[in-house]
Amino acid sequence: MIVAKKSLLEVENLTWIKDGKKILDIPAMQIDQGDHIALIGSNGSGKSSLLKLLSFLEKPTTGEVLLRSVNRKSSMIEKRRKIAVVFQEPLLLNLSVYDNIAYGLKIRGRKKGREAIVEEWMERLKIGHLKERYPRHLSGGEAQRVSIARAMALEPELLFLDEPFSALDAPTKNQLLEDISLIIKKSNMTTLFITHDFSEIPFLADKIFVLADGQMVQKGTVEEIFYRPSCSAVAALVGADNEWSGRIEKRCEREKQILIKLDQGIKMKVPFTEAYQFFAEGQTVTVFARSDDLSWGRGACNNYEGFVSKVAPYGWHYKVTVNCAIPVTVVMDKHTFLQRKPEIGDKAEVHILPEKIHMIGK
Ligand SMILES: Nc1ncnc2c1ncn2[C@@H]1O[C@H](COP(=O)(O)OP(=O)(O)OP(=O)(O)O)[C@@H](O)[C@H]1O
Repeated sequence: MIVAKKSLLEVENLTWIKDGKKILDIPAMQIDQGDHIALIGSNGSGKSSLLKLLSFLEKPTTGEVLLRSVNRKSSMIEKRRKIAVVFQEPLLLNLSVYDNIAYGLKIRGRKKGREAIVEEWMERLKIGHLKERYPRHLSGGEAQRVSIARAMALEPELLFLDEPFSALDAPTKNQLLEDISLIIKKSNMTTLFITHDFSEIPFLADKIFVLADGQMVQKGTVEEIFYRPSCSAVAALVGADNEWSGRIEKRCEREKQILIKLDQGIKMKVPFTEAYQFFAEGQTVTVFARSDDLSWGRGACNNYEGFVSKVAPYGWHYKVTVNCAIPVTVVMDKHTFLQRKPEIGDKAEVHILPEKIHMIGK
């Protein structure tokens, strides 16, 4: 039985205009009880602005943000009390760790059990030993733990986190991610967090919202966003960096295969899945493939020969572009790279597994 989730927050026809520029334009959006959402988008796409509007720190120019637990006419302050926000830089008061965590509860008039709540959250965030310390004597990671404990102690209906880990070193960040992930899963807290580091997403989210130029361009599971992007903006953001255009030459239901002819005359085979049942022969399409899903050498089909036109480091790996009438970019792990040592001008062959190709209608 599918149980409908309870909606906590809804957006209706929201726009936010600043200095004559439309920063946000979101006709509809919904956050349900128990959702764990990652909000992603390129720099300046409007993520932090949206967070300010969703947490009632800013008012929309038109439209509304509706919190289901309060009256539509309630004051901004009343609405804000249902929400807690953690920012990139921990905003701590010049008080002890204990008092920083207790402060929000005091402001919200929570007297009963306050001490126990503060102790509980210090323990959960593993900062009990820092109880008497002042913020100036905390490391960045410790300060962010205090800031998260303070937000969580409020037991908000919604917890928003705006790039909370971006200033932390890798081991500190990973430990904090593991700890918060466990807390969130146990508590069934509803969360939305902004990140540019996609490796954080599996810890904290099972759903992704993508913003581009102030518009919500795609919402979906991690699998959908990363492997079935809805447009070029999402594809480029999530690493589906091979993009070609073409048209469907043949649709063969019996062989469960679609044959695409790219604009440059190159052919490509794609499995005929349910997602493509309404695609017709002759239809123009955009085809995407992640460079980390392509392979060097020859495969069973979709083999392309050409000359290496670009070699660039890519984290611990390398990105190699082979010009095969279409540019094809492949991520090579260091081991393969050192074995093959591709150089500009070298002859090369790459292949794409048909099931790794994603296409959208134009
Ligand atoms: N108060 C404001 N007045 C005018 N323009 C603003 C204001 N706040 C944000 N903007 C503009 O809105 C756009 C979106 O900014 P925002 O900070 O929301 O993007 P972002 O997606 O969070 O970016 P980043 O990933 O770089 O943090 C930017 O062009 C920014 O200059």
